[in-house]
Amino acid sequence: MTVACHAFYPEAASVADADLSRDLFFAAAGRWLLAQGGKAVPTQGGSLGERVRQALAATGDPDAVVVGAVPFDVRQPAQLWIPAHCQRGVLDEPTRLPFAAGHGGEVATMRAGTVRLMPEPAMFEALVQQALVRLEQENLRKLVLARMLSFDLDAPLDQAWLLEKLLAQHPQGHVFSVPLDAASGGGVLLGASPELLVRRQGRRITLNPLAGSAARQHEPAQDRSVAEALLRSDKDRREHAIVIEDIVRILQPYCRTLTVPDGPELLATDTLWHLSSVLEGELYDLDMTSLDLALALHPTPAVCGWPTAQAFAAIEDLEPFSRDFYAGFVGWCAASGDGEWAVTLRCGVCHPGQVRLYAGAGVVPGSVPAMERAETGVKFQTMLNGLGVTLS
Ligand SMILES: C=C(O[C@H]1C=CC=C(C(=O)O)[C@@H]1O)C(=O)O
Repeated sequence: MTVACHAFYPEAASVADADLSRDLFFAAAGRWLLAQGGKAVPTQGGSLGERVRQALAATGDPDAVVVGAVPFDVRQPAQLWIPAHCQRGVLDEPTRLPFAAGHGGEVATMRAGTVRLMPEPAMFEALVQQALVRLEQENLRKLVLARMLSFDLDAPLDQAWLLEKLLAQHPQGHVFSVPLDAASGGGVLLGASPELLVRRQGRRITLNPLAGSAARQHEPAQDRSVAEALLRSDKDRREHAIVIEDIVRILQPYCRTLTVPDGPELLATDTLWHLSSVLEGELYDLDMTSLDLALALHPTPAVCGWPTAQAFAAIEDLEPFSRDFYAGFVGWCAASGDGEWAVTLRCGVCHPGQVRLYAGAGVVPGSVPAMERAETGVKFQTMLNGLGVTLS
């Protein structure tokens, strides 16, 4: 069977037709993409990059696109497919919401007594302490540790409604909804990530790595002073510099030019300030697709640590759960090689009556366990705010 994917589908009815249990939605930089139907990229036979290349070539369609999500551990199966139809559009101000259909109006609430944290807060702090010891003993410069929060809902979650809220709350973010097949545990991966792993437009590439965080404050003067303290913080600047150094080392062989800012700037989400750097480059080779670049860069020290292999092994030892798609990457890549991938952060996997959220924090010498725990708590808030759920 050949699948035709059209980069733009003007005759399509509306995004209101979207079935988020089956379709992928991805919005970034003021534009959205809805991918419907299609065929999965085989999960076996050659590297992921090769399998995607072959699957795109087999369509014979120069406008074909691959969409989906790649897990943190790339040895696990990715959820990538070549959609039969793609619609694209611009997020309109002030509504910005592409889903024309109203939701049922029923908002699910959390069922009392069902909140599970893995690990529990005290245990997470103990793990950060262990990470600090490993940094010293194993000559690691950074290790990112995460935790998971799950809870039951008293009614099925309206995913379109949640997506609309995430879009409204994160106009600068990468908002996504990716259905996961049974082999990946089912459910829908939903989130609003502030971090661009890589965007490719022709030879031009753009990255926006983030590392170093501080919680936003309600009072504006206090909020500003927290942001300024973050910008000056030695611990956070070190945490950020490790990410930039490694990304530059990986990109240099592929880039004719690469512009790296002298130091980080501030980026604000609804709940956090981050240290942020925008890197721009020009590729030597147009054969290097956005997916090839994402695979070469992943996992950056923003989600794993450094040196990468040791940090990855330490995460496997210390974290009491599998990250699955959290801290992987999500987005799309066209047959031309252009595309955009966001780091899968501030996200969760939603099942009809159950939600699982993930959040992590970078540990470097000087990190304080209680502060790293608090930081992950604030990172959960992106999805909790979207869901309208308050944890007591
Ligand atoms: C690992 C996460 O955030 C990364 C991105 C921004 C700031 C981070 C930090 O300050 O630790 C993390 O590197 C997460 O949100 O789960």
